[in-house]
Amino acid sequence: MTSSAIEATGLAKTFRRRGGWALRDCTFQLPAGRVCALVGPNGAGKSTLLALAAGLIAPSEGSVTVLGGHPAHVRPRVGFVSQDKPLHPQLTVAETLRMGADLNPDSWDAATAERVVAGGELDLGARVRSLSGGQRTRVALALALAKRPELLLLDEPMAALDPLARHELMGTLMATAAQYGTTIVMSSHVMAELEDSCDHLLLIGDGRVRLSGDTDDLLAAHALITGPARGAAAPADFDLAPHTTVESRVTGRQVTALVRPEGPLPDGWQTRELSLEDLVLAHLRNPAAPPLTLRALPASASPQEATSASAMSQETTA
Ligand SMILES: Nc1ncnc2c1ncn2[C@@H]1O[C@H](COP(=O)(O)OP(=O)(O)OP(=O)(O)O)[C@@H](O)[C@H]1O
Repeated sequence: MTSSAIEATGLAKTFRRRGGWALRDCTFQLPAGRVCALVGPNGAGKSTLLALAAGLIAPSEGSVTVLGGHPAHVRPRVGFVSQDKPLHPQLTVAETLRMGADLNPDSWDAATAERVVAGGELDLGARVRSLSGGQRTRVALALALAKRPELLLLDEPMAALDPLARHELMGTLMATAAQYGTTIVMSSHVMAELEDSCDHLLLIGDGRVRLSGDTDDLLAAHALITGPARGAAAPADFDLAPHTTVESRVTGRQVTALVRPEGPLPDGWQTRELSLEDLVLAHLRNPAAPPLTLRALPASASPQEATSASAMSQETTA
């Protein structure tokens, strides 16, 4: 297995001849074996990025390498579930699974496909066109998982599923990642869905990478602090330099700020626990906050490599 699942350099995509970038100047690296949350506002470029990684569209500028190769050449090793879940409507569920087996004769895991479908109590004889949105999602996930891909690209996979189905299929995804070392990239707008399962984050805003890195490293690079407002009228009155302020908000007599500390924090400020959701929301509310890319190491790196690289790998771009 290659050490990088996805490597993008200056990746950009426009669907129009002039301007209108869906994605621009995206440089990031996703090590193999991670479960990556892909988040960002509507229209940020998440689906475009997944389609580029799946080799369905070509970059307008820059490059993306998937599993060490060109996205179109590594498709047999990649599973992709797009937002619209394109399945053949006239086929039955059983015929759809048989087609998956025929297309992936070397890797097809029939037991997984049957288990995922059975979890939804789907009638194997039902035509795809008669299925609900959530049931179609289940069939699409069964196809993608049974292919035993090295990389799974999932575009809002849980959106149409009921809470029990979400819970069950998220468990199946995580078990697959743990058992086979599958890299998963999953876009979602539901942070609670991602918080417990993802160990890597890619936050995109306006087509650009805003945050990228392992979640533990990104959380460690930030601090949520509170201090007295001291009569200041606006958060802008607070100069927290040399720390980088992502966001500061006044509530009553208190200021709460999310900062990237550059040394000891100011006297009188208290640190509060920071969740992944806090981190993402603060960056979504403040699109002007400087981006941060923390280069993560492949899972196979030695502890010594990990220590020296984490000390050297922080790249902040204004
Ligand atoms: N086929 C297309 N033709 C023209 N513009 C497109 C096309 N696909 C996407 N875009 C544009 O590219 C931008 C990014 O869209 P994209 O679907 O990648 O965003 P997203 O982050 O997945 O959004 P959402 O969270 O709403 O699904 C948007 O401005 C969108 O209008």
